[in-house]
Amino acid sequence: MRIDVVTIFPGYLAPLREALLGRAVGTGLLDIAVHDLRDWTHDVHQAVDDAPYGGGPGMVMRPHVWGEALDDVLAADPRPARLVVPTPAGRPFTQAAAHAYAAQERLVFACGRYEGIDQRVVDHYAASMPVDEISIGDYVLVGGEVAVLVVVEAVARLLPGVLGNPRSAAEDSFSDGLLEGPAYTRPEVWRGHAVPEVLRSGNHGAIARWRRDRALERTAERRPDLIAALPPDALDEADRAL
Ligand SMILES: Nc1cc(-c2ccc3ccn(Cc4ccc(CN5CCCCC5)cc4)c3c2)n[nH]1
Repeated sequence: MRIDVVTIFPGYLAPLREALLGRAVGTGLLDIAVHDLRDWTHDVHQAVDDAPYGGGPGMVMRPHVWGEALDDVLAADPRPARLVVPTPAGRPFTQAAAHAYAAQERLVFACGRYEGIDQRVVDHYAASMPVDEISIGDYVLVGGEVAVLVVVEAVARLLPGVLGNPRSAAEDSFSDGLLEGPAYTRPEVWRGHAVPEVLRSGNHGAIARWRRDRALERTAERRPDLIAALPPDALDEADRAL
């Protein structure tokens, strides 16, 4: 998969070169290119923003610099791409979206700053390619870069060969619609807190049941919306008895 990121703060994307993702880039599983939007400005001030039409707070990123940058970035590789534009007003990014993105040959991320990017940029490219405006949560960041780090990590870990343990992604939270329950490792007792007995019993049926129960309890407590969204046949009798 090829990933391009266009931003006025390329340094913000440095973590993509670290650890898990750094290895994926090094082994050729992932090809990441970060571009400085200001490379496509022509004025001495390298201006990328201007006051919003209709008034309102802050500044908006001008369309012409974005158009020149995205035209060049898109033309640099023949693979079909999906343009992803983080914004507080975007569609929520979910694990399902991460799986969909992991199937893409190429993702191009446009990182806005200020109060966002002139809407005509999204509208222009949406006429010739898939464009997603996405939110990573109901809080307001200062720009799109952190959202790109989140999305790239969530997508890259789903790519075969990127994670050391492929089972981990398959058994993710949300993979069965529930939050995962508590996890434990050695020592057996830590500061007076013992590991739940069942996990050391070797009784795999009882362990599976216990884990399911803890996941259901935690999900009901922290994310009742996920319980409500479960398909009717998702909960068996033992679940309902909980
Ligand atoms: N999930 C999530 C993604 C982002 C995100 C992503 C990309 C950018 C680019 C710029 N910002 C900052 C920002 C600040 C405030 C607003 C709202 N403002 C209200 C008044 C009228 C104009 C718009 C919009 C953008 C971004 C923020 N935050 N949270």
